[in-house]
Amino acid sequence: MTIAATAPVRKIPVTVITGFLGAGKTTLLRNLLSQAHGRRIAVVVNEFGALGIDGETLRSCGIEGCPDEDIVELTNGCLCCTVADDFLPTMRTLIDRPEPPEHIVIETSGLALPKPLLKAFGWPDIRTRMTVDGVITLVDTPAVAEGRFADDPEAIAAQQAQDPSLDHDNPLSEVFEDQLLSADLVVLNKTDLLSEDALEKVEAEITSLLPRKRVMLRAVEGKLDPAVLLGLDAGAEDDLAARPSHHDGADEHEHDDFESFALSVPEQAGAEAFVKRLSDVAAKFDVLRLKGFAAVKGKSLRLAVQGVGTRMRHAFDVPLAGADRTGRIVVIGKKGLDRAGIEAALQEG
Ligand SMILES: Nc1nc2c(ncn2[C@@H]2O[C@H](COP(=O)(O)OP(=O)(O)OP(=O)(O)O)[C@@H](O)[C@H]2O)c(=O)[nH]1
Repeated sequence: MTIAATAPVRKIPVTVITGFLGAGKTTLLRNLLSQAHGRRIAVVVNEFGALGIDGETLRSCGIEGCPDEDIVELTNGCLCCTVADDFLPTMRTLIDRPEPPEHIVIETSGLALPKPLLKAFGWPDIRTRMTVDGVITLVDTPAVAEGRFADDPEAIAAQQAQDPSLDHDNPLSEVFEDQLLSADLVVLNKTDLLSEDALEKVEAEITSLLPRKRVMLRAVEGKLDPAVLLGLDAGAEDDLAARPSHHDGADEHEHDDFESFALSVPEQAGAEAFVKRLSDVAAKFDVLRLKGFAAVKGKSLRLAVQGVGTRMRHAFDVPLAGADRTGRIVVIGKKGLDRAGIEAALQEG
């Protein structure tokens, strides 16, 4: 009797793109998809805040060979907290398709901790069919240079006197570091905004935070060759011990250091004035991230706006859907945002 040899099933490689709010994950993904050249890449996008701006940005990119059904949005909380409820069923649906994707790319929310997500790839029915090809951590290089993720040693000492289990005073630094600690590849993005000197300082700072030597690349608008980003072959699900997390040992974690809400904004008289007002709001209310769109008088295209800290970008992108000229803006910040104050500041047309 002969026993037929069964060919090993090829595991679908999965790339995880992580990085703090506004580091440039969606921008990198758009670039990657535009260079897919017929390769079937499915994208899973997760956002903090329920408006789904990132999925929309990717869908409206008009990239040929990138059908809408290949972009799956998970807006129901942070991936790392909803792994069993949302994430695993989504992944199973993707790989059970008659023509499964050749590669899956997951864009995590800017506040997600990668480790719980990586652990999910150890689930029995998932680990036989998928492997984590690599974790790419995007760094908002100017934000690091500005010290946005830095701890204040005095504040930590004061906090630890109250609660010795604390090791950070800045919730941003904890998320930022966890994302770095999981990386196979670190991309220093937005290098157009920094001098060579400043860049070298950030590189040294990131190197000192990494638990082991990692490839670090510089990028503008996340523009990197897909051959560099895909095919890292890291098998990260088998390598979790080398990816420490501030939450190792804890059964649960929460994102209650941060909050998000969406606001309606009336039609605007002019684009520049609106964007200036958004930037002023970000400065005054210490907003981490603003994104959405507004209608502007006399324009049939909507004004898409993106803010990271006080740095804003805007563009008229796609026609407004229907006759409704109300805009929507997502606001993300540390817990305790003055929602009423922000809402009032954005009610002018
Ligand atoms: N100057 C500059 N801006 C960039 C670069 N890459 C991205 N941006 C801008 O940074 C802003 C945020 O970029 P996104 O790609 O939306 O960032 P993200 O990480 O997906 O954001 P979240 O999903 O909200 O965490 C946008 O306005 C981008 O146009 C870059 O290399 N240089």
